[in-house]
Amino acid sequence: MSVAAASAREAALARRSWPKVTDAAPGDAELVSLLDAASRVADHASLAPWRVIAIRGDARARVGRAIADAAGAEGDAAEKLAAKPLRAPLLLALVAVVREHPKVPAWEQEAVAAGVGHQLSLLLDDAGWGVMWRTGPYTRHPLVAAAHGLADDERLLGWLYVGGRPEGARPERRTGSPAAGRFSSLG
Ligand SMILES: Cc1cc2nc3c(=O)[nH]c(=O)nc-3n(C[C@H](O)[C@H](O)[C@H](O)COP(=O)(O)O)c2cc1C
Repeated sequence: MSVAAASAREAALARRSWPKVTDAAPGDAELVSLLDAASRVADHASLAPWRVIAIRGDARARVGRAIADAAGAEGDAAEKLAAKPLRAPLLLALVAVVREHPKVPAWEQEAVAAGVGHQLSLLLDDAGWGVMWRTGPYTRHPLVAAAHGLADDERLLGWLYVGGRPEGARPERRTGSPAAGRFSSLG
């Protein structure tokens, strides 16, 4: 086993989601650098069928308003939904860019985009940031797509909520070995 493979395993085993984060956030240059690494996932026909949109500051409130409108919420319920993107200083919208292709169906392109999302989440965690991938029943609503400026062939896969790790708060880690019950061999 190479040194690199061992460190990838350790990073994967150590990763966990951080539901609560501080106001610290990575800058665009760090994000692009991590994305360069994340984008090395397997990619049928090298379509790079994805993009990522950084959402900071007031842009988070615009997305929150679109979420509340998409849900058709009013009053307190609308305020609660609209505040969801404010839980982290940075949201990374993960977008699958799905094009017609003779050999690569839509599901394969979404699988590549999701792979980039998981790799990016792992790399951010490994770099010391707090990350949590979130979605909601409104994730694919046209109003939410419009708030992100998505084209017709673009599909939102949710958001990586990213921020600093609060002092002394260490989220629970999943225990046990789910793999043991999900692995088999064709006889
Ligand atoms: C596509 C996707 C969407 C998710 N959406 C949510 C969500 O909306 N709310 C939530 O609490 N967890 C959501 N999760 C799960 C969390 O990101 C996280 O994996 C889970 O809380 C378990 O924590 P762990 O990653 O530390 O094991 C989602 C995960 C994925 C991959």
